[in-house]
Amino acid sequence: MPTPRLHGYSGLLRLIWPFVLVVALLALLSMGSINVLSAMRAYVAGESLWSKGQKDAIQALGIYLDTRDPAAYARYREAMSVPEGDRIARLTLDTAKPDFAAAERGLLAGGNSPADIPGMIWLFRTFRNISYMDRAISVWALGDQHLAQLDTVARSVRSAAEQGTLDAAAIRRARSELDRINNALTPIERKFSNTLGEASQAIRNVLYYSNFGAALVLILLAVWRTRRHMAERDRLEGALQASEERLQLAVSGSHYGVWDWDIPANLVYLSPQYRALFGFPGQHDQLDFDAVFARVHPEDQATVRAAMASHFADNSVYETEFRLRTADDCYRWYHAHGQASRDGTGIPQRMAGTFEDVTERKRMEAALQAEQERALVTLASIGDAVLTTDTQGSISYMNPAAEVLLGVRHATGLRFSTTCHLIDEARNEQEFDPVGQVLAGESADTEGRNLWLIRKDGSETAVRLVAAPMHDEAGHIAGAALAFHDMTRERQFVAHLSWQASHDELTGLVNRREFEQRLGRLLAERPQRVIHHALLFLDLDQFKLVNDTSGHASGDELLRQVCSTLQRHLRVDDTLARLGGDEFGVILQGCRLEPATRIAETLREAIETLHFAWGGQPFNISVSIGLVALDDTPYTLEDSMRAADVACYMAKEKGRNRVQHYQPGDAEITVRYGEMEWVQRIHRALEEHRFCLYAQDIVALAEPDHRHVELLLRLINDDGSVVPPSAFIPAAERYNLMPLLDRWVVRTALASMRQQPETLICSINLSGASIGDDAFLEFVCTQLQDSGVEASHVCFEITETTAIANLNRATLFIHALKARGCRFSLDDFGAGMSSFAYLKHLPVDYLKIDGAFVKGMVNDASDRAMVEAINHIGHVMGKRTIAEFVENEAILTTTREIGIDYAQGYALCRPQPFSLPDAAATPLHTERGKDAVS
Ligand SMILES: Nc1nc2c(ncn2[C@@H]2O[C@H](COP(=O)(O)OP(=O)(O)OP(=O)(O)O)[C@@H](O)[C@H]2O)c(=O)[nH]1
Repeated sequence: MPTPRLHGYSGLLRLIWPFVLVVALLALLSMGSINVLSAMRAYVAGESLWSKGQKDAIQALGIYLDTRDPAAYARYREAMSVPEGDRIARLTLDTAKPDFAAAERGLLAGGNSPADIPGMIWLFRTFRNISYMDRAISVWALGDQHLAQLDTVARSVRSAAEQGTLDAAAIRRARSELDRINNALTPIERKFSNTLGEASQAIRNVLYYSNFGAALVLILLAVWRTRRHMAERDRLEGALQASEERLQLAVSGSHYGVWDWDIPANLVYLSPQYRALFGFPGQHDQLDFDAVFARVHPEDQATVRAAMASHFADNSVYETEFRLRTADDCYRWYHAHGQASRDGTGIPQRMAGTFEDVTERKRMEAALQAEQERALVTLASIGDAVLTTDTQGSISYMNPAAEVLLGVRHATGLRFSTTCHLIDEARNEQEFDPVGQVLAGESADTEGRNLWLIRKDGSETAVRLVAAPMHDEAGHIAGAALAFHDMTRERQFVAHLSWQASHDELTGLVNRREFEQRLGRLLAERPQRVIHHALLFLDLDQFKLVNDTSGHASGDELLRQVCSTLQRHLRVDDTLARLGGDEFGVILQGCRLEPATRIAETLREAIETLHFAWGGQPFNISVSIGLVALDDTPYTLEDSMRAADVACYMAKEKGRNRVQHYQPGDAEITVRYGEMEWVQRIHRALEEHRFCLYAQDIVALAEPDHRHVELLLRLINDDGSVVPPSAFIPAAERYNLMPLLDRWVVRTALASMRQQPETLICSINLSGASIGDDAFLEFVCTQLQDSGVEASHVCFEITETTAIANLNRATLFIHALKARGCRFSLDDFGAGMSSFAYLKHLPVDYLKIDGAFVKGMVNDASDRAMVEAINHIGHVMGKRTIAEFVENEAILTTTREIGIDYAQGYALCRPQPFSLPDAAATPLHTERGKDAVS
């Protein structure tokens, strides 16, 4: 990589530059020294030549003195040219602006080697004024005057010779002069030479010390640099090691693994813990890349390759997730990052990065996704509309129900407020903005709020809205969630309920409750204004017949037809209601008695002429109507209704299909009125548990130990007084309450018998209505079984007239219960016209002789004869006889005389309480079966 290389050169340069500098300086010094020494040597050589020239010149001049040989003089001149050249050169170089060519020529003339001349000039110029050089040149300059004297001697000798004036004295003087000059020059030469020697020595010393110093500097520098370098290396190695340790710690302490792929070699490094996880041996060896890649899940290999290819192609971020097979052969998820490095041509050479074990995160993501899918599927499948918005109030999600409810599709991104309007029912129809409210942080509508949703097309729907904020991880509001419940059905249901509360479902007429409310309102108006109204109570005649013959559906249809027939003949202001079953009520508002009677008659006729047929079978339909004029008589609501009911009952009694006007003074009506009052009292007494049983002994005249009682029903008044059955039984019979009372009696009697300490036979009276009822027979059997009372201790009493009136059913009833062990007693026997004729059909155990005969038999022979006959025939037929109403001793005596088996009456025993009021009875309302009289 270029950057690190540059970094390496500069580092190297930084490292060695002091050495280079010192060596360069040393080299320069050496070069300088060599040059100086070389120049010095040249000067030494020059000095030698100079000395030789001077000596040769003196010698040649001496010869010339001897020989006057011009050749010797020429040799003199030649010898003198050497010191002369040197002198010229020195003088030239000593000027401020020397003529180097002249100096060079001079030095050449001085016999110096041309190669040395530049060095000699440089030395002269450089060191001219420096100690040794200065001294040497000064010494050299001293020779000039001697040489000049020599030349003067030579010239004068030459001239004298040429003129022939050179005599011996002149020669002697010349020789003496030459000796003097020679003697004067010799020390100068020595001194010059010594000075140069000293200079060489000095330079050598300088070189020696400078080289030594440089070597020392180099060594110190090397030591210093090396120490610094080593310290730096130690520091870097320490830092690297610390960094590596940190990395290793970080890597081993995290889920991260490190990978480093040498692409050309196809080898990969994996951090140790992952090597172990994948089951690769060793700690630091590089692994075959393909062997590692083979551990990538086959389904993920293409993804990984594609991510690498993309990274190699455009250097995009390499980041991918894949599964890797671990040593224990299970796959774990990893998230990998990486970066490739390339060569100069851009070809990836190496790729390194990290990978992180994200299995847990993936598992959580999968769980979250599953959860989200579940939530989405749930949201998609629920009927309520759910939508969410972002913080700007734009819709981010809607379930299908929301799309349907709001009437918009693909509304994601739209502002919620543009999709519909919400009107608050409770707040004066104000527009309501749940999203704004939630986003503003106002309290959420978690309870729900009733609103009208108005769609863009103007249609509206009643909804209940729950709005709540959604929060992000930091707890800030991240949006709003709205859940709408379409209230249409609820509203319809509520409307229907409220309609149902006041209407009859079958006919659509108002029901009894609503009818009574309307009637109550009319009656309440009376003190202020006397307006005449009329109340009609209609009860279809023999309606049961239609039900029984053609089924309930036919009865229903008839009721509907009756309803529409009646409605046709009534005014809008009038109220027609179905009061229950086949009973209807009419309020004729502002209608006096006469027109009311006419209208009632019209209604009766309309029903009479109603041609109702079911399944091809025609029915004669008629109605009985009770009419009450609501004038100034101060009737209460209850009075009015009861009066109409009673009048209707009278109409029935008088042969049905008629209108009966209620007149308060009418005796017959007064009786009925009383009976109807009893109906209420009986119901109340049952509800308030105010019935109880008394027991009167039926004494076995021949077997005093045998105990037999008759259970008698009593009603306890509010004031605690006891009411005998004669007071309420007629009403109960007339209004079909007997089955209800009989059930109470049977249940209470059996419960009380179970609690009796002694064994006794109990006679229980049953009404004709109960005997004719299959359900009652079933009830008795269940009660017998549940009570655990011995059936042979139970004796049912039915009156002879009841039995005969419904002989077949009575016979079946008696047989069924006798088969279970019960006994039967035929009450009031003898009262019927043909009692004996029926007796053989009735498998009873006891004959209870009608009390009227018993009471009269003491004084009336026919009564006695009747009693005797019954007793006799009873015995003949294997039945036991009972005399009731044995009120005194005379009757008792006669009873004994006749041979009657049992006697019952005040002479023997008065009725005694047998059960506490309703002590053992289950609350009756749970037992009110279909026989309950409403
Ligand atoms: N189909 C049908 N029958 C009903 C409905 N409600 C009550 N009933 C029957 O209506 C009959 C009412 O009979 P009653 O009024 O007691 O007797 P009836 O046969 O009309 O005889 P009278 O009233 O004495 O002339 C009973 O059999 C009830 O079961 C109803 O909604 N639909």
